[in-house]
Amino acid sequence: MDDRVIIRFEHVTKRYDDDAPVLDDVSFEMERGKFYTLLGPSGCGKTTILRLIAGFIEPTKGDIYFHGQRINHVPSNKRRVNTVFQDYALFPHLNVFENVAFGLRIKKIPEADIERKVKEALRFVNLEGYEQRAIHEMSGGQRQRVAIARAIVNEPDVLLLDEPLSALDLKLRTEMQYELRELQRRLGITFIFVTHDQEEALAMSDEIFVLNKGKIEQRGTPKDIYDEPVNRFVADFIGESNIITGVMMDDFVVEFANQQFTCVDRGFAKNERVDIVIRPEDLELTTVERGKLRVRVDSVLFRGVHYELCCYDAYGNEWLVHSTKKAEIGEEIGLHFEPEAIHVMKRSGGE
Ligand SMILES: Nc1ncnc2c1ncn2[C@@H]1O[C@H](COP(=O)(O)OP(=O)(O)OP(=O)(O)O)[C@@H](O)[C@H]1O
Repeated sequence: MDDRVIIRFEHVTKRYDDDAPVLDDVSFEMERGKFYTLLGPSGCGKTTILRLIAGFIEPTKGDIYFHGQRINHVPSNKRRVNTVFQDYALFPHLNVFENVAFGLRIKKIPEADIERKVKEALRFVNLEGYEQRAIHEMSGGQRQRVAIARAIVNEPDVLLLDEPLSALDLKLRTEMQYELRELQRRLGITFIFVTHDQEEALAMSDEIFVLNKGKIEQRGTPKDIYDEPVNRFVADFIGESNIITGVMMDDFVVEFANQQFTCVDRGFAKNERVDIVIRPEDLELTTVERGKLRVRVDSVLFRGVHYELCCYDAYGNEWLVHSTKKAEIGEEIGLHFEPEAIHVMKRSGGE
């Protein structure tokens, strides 16, 4: 058994009622000391995975292992796991110190150790000197840090974070993304972070699990998932993409928009229908003569670093283009792209 593995799910299914399973035969391993993100639309089962790991619920079928030990029935207070909740769940009547000390007092840890551990946890989240503050005197970002300090004071092996940044405004959210990532590196423990924000997932994670309807569609590094999505769902969920249908003519030749293009993909059946992804930033705006595709500009938005052009080809396919060059609405332009920009995927759902 690989001793880097800290959590293992084996064929885990979770049903809340008699309805369809919320998690459907899910198996995976997670390693110690890594930052994982569970990403997916609302209701796909992200929080359910966290609650299973925390021990708030038990699987309907399958097994969960922690450091190689089966923990299906181990109560949550016996697991070396702590959770930071979306609403922080701080005690408003206790000051910062007492909020962080709460769990230690319940465990009847000696007072001198409590003092030391709380101070250390607060130092980790840059809140030294805030011990006596009331919770209502703390900003959103500071409350977030108190919640994290309260979780790490127990020295867990795994920290679960359920959409912890969703209540913060954009600027603070970005700051906290850096802070959390840095904190994870310094602590060296496993973080499992839940979000439905793909940019957040790409920015923070060692590995992302993309979930859909109780299944893992794909797991991989942010770069893998962005560059090599396995299907339309993942491509659509991660970043903005142009996704259209095509036909694989041969190894390295794909047809879409009524033309054949050289690509770098192979291993598909001849005449297999496929989905194609081309990222908007991989499309280069040029003249009709020099372009590989001819399109008409339908709308143009200025996005600060680039223009976002929405264009259509003669077959009704929509092409989103990010370009530093501008074009006029109604103008006919050419789009150029390299063979590497075309990413060919199996069609999902047996269509
Ligand atoms: N206690 C419960 N009883 C019955 N159904 C539940 C319960 N908790 C969650 N569900 C259902 O299970 C499904 C998955 O829920 P879960 O909270 O895991 O999703 P999620 O991916 O975290 O979603 P969100 O991003 O909205 O938090 C949802 O359809 C939800 O309604």
